[in-house]
Amino acid sequence: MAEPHRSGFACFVGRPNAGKSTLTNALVGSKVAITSSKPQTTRHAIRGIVHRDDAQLVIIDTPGLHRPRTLLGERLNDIVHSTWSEVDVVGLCVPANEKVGPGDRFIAAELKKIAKRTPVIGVVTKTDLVKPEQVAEQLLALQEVMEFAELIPVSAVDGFQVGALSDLLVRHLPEGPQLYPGGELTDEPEQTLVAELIREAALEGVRDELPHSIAVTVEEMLPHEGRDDMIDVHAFLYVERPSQKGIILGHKGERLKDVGARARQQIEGLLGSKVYLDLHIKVAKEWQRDPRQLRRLGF
Ligand SMILES: Nc1nc2c(ncn2[C@@H]2O[C@H](COP(=O)(O)OP(=O)(O)OP(=O)(O)O)[C@@H](O)[C@H]2O)c(=O)[nH]1
Repeated sequence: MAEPHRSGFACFVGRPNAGKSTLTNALVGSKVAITSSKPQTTRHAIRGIVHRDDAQLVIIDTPGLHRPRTLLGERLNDIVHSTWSEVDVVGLCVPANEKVGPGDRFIAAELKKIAKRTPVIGVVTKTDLVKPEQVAEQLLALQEVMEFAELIPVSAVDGFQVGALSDLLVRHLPEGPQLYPGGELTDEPEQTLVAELIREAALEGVRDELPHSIAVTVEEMLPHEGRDDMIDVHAFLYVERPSQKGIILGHKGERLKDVGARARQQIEGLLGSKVYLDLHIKVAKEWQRDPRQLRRLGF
C-alpha cells in the first residue's frame, strides 16, 4: 500500500552562521529567495517549500533567538516560541566545525520547553569541513545538550544526507494534502511586480523626460531582522545618464524620497505586510543596448 501523503511545517534554528539558509536551499533543491506569501495556518514567512511525490514540507523562517536583556528581546523570544509551537518539527543546527557552546545550550534550553509537543531534530551541519571522527564527536556533544527525536549529520555543500534529512523531517509531518499547488510559490512574479510598482512610482510626473530610460531590479526580499511583520525590499533603479539620476533624485533627494514612499505604500498593499524599501539609483550606461545588462534587468 502506498504511504499516505504528508504535509506540514518545519523550521531550523541555531546560532548565526550555523548553515540554516544554505541547508534550506539544499533541501528545496534550487535557490529560493524568501517569499512573503503566508500560509493560512501560520503568520510566518516561508523560506522554501520541498515538493515531493509523497509530501510537501514548508520551511518557515524564524527570527533569531536572543538572550532577553530587554523587553524587546523578550517579545522577540515570544515570537520565536510561538513559531516553534506552530510547526510540526524543528531542526536545531550546529556546525560540525565549531564547538557546541553556550549559544547552542541556550537555544536548546528554550527548545526543551516545546520539545514535548514538537519533535526536535539535532542537525550537525557542514560535515564536509571536518574529518568523520569529528562529526561523530560532534554528534555525541550535541546529544548532551538535550534529548532529540533524531540526530543527523549533513552537508549542504556536498549534499551529504540532505535527502535523508528530508525523509526525517517528512516522517514527522501529519498526513495531509498539498498546502500549495506545486510550483506556485516561486517568488519571481512577486519580485517582478514589486519592481514594476517602483518603476511606476519613479515615472510619475516625469514620464516625458525619461520615457524608457529607467529599469528597476529587486535584488532581494527578506524578512526584516527580528520582526515577522516586515519585509525588507532591496532594489536598484537604473538610469542611463547622470543627468537622469538628477531628475529622479530631485532637489536634495526629495523626489526620490517621494518615489520611495509611494512605491512602499503600493508594495505594502501587494504583499500585505509592512515594508522597508531600500532603493538605490545606479547609472547603467546604454543599458538598453547591452544584452547582458538587459537580461540582468529582467528584459
Ligand atoms: N563548507 C560548508 N559551508 C557551509 C555549509 N552550509 C553553510 N555553509 C557556509 O556557512 C555560512 C553560513 O551559512 P548560512 O546558511 O548563511 O547560515 P545561517 O544559519 O542561515 O546564518 P544566519 O542567517 O546568520 O542565521 C555561509 O558562508 C555558508 O556558505 C556546508 O554544508 N558546508
